[in-house]
Amino acid sequence: MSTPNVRILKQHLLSDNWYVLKKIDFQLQRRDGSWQAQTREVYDRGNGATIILYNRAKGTVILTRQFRIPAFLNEHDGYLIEAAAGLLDNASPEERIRLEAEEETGYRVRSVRKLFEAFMSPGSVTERVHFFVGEYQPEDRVAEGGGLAEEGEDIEVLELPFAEALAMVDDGRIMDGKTIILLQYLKTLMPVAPLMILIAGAQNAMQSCATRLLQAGHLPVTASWPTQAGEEDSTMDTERYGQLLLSRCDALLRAAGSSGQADRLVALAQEKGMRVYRELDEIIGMQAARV
Ligand SMILES: Nc1nc2c(ncn2[C@@H]2O[C@H](COP(=O)(O)OP(=O)(O)O[C@H]3O[C@H](CO)[C@@H](O)[C@H](O)[C@@H]3O)[C@@H](O)[C@H]2O)c(=O)[nH]1
Ligand SMILES: [Mg+2]
Repeated sequence: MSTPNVRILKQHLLSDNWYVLKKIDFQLQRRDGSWQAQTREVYDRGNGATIILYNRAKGTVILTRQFRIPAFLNEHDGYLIEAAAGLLDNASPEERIRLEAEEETGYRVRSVRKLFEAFMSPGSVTERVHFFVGEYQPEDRVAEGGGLAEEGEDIEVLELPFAEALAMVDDGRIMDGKTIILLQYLKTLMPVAPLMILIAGAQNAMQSCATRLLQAGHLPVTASWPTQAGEEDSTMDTERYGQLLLSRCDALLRAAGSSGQADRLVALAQEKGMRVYRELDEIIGMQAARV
């Protein structure tokens, strides 16, 4: 590619041990017309491709976790959560990303869609990354994934609720640029629609369900009237409290454990034609493996 306001003077090969590191002496014409000499180191590892696999019905995404020594050297434990990715090695981006997705995650996706190309570190790295999305189905998993052990890859495959992956970007558990871009893009394909879910059942079962629902992006409401230990309900009848909550919620989750109130709420919800869940896995975003 030639641009009239750049003159490449000399390219020094600094390393071609694995990929290629060069020092480039060049002149650049400034906007005022004057020419300025510059020297820059440039790392050429070829181009790459990345893909995020998602399932709209389950509200989940597939990501990987693997050790990255550069991150480790820069104040991170090194285990980065990333969308599947790989270098093209002279293959076409689509061909390469299908193979890479299967190698790393075990999913053989039927259709992939190219989004765009981006330079991820344009001041020093030549790489263009081709971004893809692909919808997966549980039955597309044809292998364990994990990468190529002989190349030193030891990749853990994660299936996460989309809402949780977004929360992980916010709190720093996901710090990889291409992955953040893809997750943001997915918001346009998979809008997070939180459900307000009333949980009724035994106290400890309600608590664990509430935590899991929150992590998946839903808003849990527990049916028990908040009282202090040993204190009697005085301001409102527990039964009435549960009924009022139910009338404001989108669905009811019958958590485990015997509870007369929970059974009565189930009957009431059914009478109203409301959705009653008996398992967390029936709820969108909940069928994912945990991190
Ligand atoms: N021996 C040796 N092996 C290397 C070296 N650098 C990379 N490799 C090996 O080369 C393989 C590259 O794996 P890919 O799956 O193709 O690439 P990646 O490392 O997962 O992803 C790359 O591309 C992504 C997308 O562009 C990038 O996001 C990511 O940072 C990375 O550069 C891995 O097995 C890796 O261990 C090296 O210096 N020495
Ligand atoms: Mg890879």
